Amino acid sequence: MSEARWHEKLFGGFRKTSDRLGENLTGLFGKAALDEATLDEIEEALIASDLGPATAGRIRARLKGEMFDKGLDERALREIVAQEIEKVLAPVAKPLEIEAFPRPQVILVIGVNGSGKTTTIAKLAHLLQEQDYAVMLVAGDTFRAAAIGQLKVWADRIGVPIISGKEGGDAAGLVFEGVKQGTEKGIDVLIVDTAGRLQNKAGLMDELAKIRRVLGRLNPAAPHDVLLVLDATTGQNALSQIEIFKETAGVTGLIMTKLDGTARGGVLVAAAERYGMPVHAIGLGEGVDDLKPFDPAEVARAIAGVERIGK
Ligand SMILES: Nc1nc2c(ncn2[C@@H]2O[C@H](COP(=O)(O)OP(=O)(O)OP(=O)(O)O)[C@@H](O)[C@H]2O)c(=O)[nH]1
Repeated sequence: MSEARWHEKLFGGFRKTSDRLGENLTGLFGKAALDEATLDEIEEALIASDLGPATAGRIRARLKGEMFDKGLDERALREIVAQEIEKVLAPVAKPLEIEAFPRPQVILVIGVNGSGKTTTIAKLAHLLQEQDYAVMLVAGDTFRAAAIGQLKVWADRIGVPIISGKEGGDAAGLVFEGVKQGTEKGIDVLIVDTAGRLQNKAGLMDELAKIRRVLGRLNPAAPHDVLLVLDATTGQNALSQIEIFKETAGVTGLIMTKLDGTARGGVLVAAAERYGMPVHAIGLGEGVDDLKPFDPAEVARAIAGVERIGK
């Protein structure tokens, strides 16, 4: 996908989020002067837009410093919102680094049912292929035949090899086979689907512990990454998933999906503010091209509803 098309999709995707921010602020514009009561209302509106209390507080402080006693200008307010969001997003916007030696780099992917985990694995594999990395998948979510089948269809579609077994099979065994074959075939990145389910915390921990044990025998540095896939449309619920998976699964980074057409896009900011965990990529749709690392300035402007100046 061209950069211009991605930009267009990004602004389209975040439109509901920026509209919601506007709706939450409606009624505040056009007031004679920016006073303490209005500042309180703005802060509340920003929190209601999922931006997180610290970011909302900083925006309030800037408005107070720069606009107090003056009329509230929507454009200027959105500019300040964009600038403050960018400050929160910039430190977490980190493309995935493929640097493991020896190869392959092993990436475990976890996420609750329906978060977009399978689609995200396919999109990530495609993104890495575009960067000339040799990718292989492991269908380690062996709890459901449908999950195995779905990943195989994707592997076929994007043309990557996949290691898969039967429903109820041993995921750790598949991962072992994946690393073995990956090493023999000169694979750079092994992406492992896992049965990352909140519904079964103890089961998940056991499963991941077993995978880690097996991997550790082959390469003590593996897994190199544990990525949590989050569905942005779940809003604050996505935040509690970070909390739980951080403890149980040793998450090293996030991928936020379904940012196309949700009003809850602000949750990306709340997640960055609260956890400071790397966000490797964002998903803007169901197509194979719809996942990319993100530009914090561009996303900040999309959330704030300010078109990028000069581009
Ligand atoms: N709009 C949109 N839909 C997405 C995105 N990513 C995934 N989906 C859709 O979300 C649904 C669930 O995605 P899956 O990849 O099957 O999710 P999963 O977490 O593997 O879920 P299970 O297969 O139920 O375990 C599918 O209909 C996907 O097409 C995205 O970025 N945007």
